[in-house]
Amino acid sequence: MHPGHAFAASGLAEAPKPPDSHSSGGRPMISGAVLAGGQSRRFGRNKCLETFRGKRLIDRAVESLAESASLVLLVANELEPYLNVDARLVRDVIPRQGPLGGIYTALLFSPYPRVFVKAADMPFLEPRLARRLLTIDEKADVVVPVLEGEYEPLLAVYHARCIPLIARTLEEGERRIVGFYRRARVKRIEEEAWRPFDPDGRSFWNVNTAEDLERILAFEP
Ligand SMILES: Nc1nc2c(ncn2[C@@H]2O[C@H](COP(=O)(O)OP(=O)(O)OP(=O)(O)O)[C@@H](O)[C@H]2O)c(=O)[nH]1
Repeated sequence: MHPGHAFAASGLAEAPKPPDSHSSGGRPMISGAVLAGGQSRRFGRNKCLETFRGKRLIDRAVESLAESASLVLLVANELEPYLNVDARLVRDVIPRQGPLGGIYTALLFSPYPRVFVKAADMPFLEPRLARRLLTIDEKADVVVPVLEGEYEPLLAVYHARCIPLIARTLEEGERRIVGFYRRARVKRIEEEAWRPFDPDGRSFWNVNTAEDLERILAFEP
């Protein structure tokens, strides 16, 4: 079902990577990745390009990650709408695989082994929560917060070790992000552990409809 050559690209992960440490400037030597390859079906047009209070959702997402990462990748199927975004643009290696395909692509193209992933439609990221996720367990394959008992895989940290695990999962036709978690070393961040850093959980709010956008961004201080 999937073109074999696309999965062969996972060999890129074997290229030498810089040490997984902290830069002298204080920002961790990790990549941020904004996933922006969705169809915005519920919104009706590309929601990432919607402007609210002078800033587009896509720029908000990139800026929020730039505080925590040394480099921000923007991953999508179509890159043309994002040519003027301040991020390194990367096209999905395997198109139309949903966010899991976006994570796969981000890991392949990241110069650092760890990638902090965020959906483009999540306007907020509490810096203290970001720092917590990035420092809690650097040895895990996945560091993922849990909200109301469910994983929040679109605001999580993934290691390059996930590349072959995701490839196998996609080959099996599974496109849910959590579909590969059973193969990975997953560090769950329970609600009581992250709430102190983001009391109202705004880092997880996302925009699906125009009403969501109005409602969510009205909270901005
Ligand atoms: N790179 C990449 N990102 C994707 C892909 N599909 C979805 N995403 C992103 O993943 C996040 C969650 O996507 P979804 O909720 O499934 O889709 P959506 O476009 O946001 O909205 P709907 O079409 O209304 O479901 C969003 O940030 C999307 O832009 C994909 O195939 N590639």
